[in-house]
Amino acid sequence: MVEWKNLDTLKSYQELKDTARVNLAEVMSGENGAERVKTYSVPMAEGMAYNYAAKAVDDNVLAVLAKLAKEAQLTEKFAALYNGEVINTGEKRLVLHQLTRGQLGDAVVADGVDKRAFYVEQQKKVAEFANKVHAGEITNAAGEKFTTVVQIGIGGSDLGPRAMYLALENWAKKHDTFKMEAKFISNVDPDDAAAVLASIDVAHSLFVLVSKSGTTLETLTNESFVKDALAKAGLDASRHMVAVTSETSPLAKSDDYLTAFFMDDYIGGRYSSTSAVGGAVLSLAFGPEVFDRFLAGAAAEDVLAKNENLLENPAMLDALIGVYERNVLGMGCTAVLPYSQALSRFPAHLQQADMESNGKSVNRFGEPVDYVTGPVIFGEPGTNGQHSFYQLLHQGTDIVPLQFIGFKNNQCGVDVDIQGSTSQQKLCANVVAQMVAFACGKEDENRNKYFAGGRPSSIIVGDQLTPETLGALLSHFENKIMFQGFAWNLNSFDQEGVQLGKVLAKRVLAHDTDGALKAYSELLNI
Ligand SMILES: O=P(O)(O)OC[C@H]1O[C@H](O)[C@H](O)[C@@H](O)[C@@H]1O
Repeated sequence: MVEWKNLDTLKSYQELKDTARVNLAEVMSGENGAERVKTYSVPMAEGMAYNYAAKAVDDNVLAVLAKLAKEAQLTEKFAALYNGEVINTGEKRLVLHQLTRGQLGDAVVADGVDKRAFYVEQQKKVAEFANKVHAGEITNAAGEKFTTVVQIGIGGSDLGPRAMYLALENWAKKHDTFKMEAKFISNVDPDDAAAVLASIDVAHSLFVLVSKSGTTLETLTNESFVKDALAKAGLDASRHMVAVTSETSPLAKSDDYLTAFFMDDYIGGRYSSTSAVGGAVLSLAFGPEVFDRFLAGAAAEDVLAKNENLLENPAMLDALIGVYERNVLGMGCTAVLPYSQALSRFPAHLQQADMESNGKSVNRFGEPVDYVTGPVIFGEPGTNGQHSFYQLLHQGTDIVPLQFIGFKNNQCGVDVDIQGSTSQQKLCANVVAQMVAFACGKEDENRNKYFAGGRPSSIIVGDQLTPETLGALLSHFENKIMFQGFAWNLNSFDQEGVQLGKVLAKRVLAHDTDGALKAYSELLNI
């Protein structure tokens, strides 16, 4: 039996607070620093590694973190989750996204069905559909092939799939598996849908309407927007649309769609990239085999998260170093900095995944907690970020832990040698330089040019961003967030904090307002 306890009731947490602080600038200089870079590294799946040499930890801190992992029963809690316990207490739901890519434990039977079998069946349905579209067996009314896929969805029904699509677009083109261009409509701002519609040939476009609940205002509004455009073009919308939703949603079993693919309430929107939510658009864009490879990478990384040895479990280690930085060192943000243009939307995806999961002030029993929880997440690909907000990261008054991601090779295989180095080498040189600059800083008599150092970072390194490494990367962060939620004793799988705004927006639209709501409505001419 697992016991759900607040972080501040754990003995090891008190011990962690009393552990001597590490002087990062000092430990990262000279040969000691070189040794740390070689040894403070955990293998991840698909040949990647999580390197934490430039984190403000030493063997002492790590030993106490290992005690914390045990005392907080992180491994047991993960097992409870994948064996089908009701982990999402707020909504009384199981949490089964790992099951979309593998079976980590017991068979999970819910609502009378084996859930792994259900997710695999939906993946097969998606694969068959995508293959038929690519083969020209499913076409528009004129019998012509679809060339473009447009996903309509928001939040978890947009960010993950969009980030994954962008991550693999160039890889697929290089490997001749690029089947259809994908576009995404998410914002209820009419300019979003209008711009996408203006950029495509609607007659040859297939729209994937994605909404788990089937009730999201933005998504249903954009569906109508698109249907209107199809009607104006003289096209039958039902021949151009498929739905991805839960079986209990109003969109299931509607004649408005060519077909529907299902996920269910046990997969949170922000954890749905490996379900049909990501499966439909990614299989249509790149082929089902590429989606399978992405799932295989995620499955392999999930297996590593089961390891109870903290120093062999990259997601758990990353999570607990994050808890140490947040709760003991008092750092309130984390920057996600991929040195990979293909990961340009990955930080945006992690923003939802992390902040919607762990941005909570009450524990899983609804009681206020007396410690800080989820950090603010932001990020941009390097090197662009260097020319933007790194000033504050290097010399600002807040210390922001940094999560770098880097690959030895680029995806397109095109590069030039200019002034003795390739662009890829320049990219990698920059991430190396940044990590050492942040950790070690630089002395200078001129305070304006002085760098204090002591700014912690970690890096996930891989050979190349491929479907497998992308899947492993996604799983790493999902599991990191899960372990942090366990440590903070939160329910990471509901999102009540998004409700109030939705309710008030409905009142504004119904002109049921007073006070500030009314005044702001007038200000914006509603
Ligand atoms: O997929 P849907 O039901 O349309 O939900 C889309 C999104 O909207 C909600 O407000 C939540 O904040 C997100 O977690 C969710 O991913």
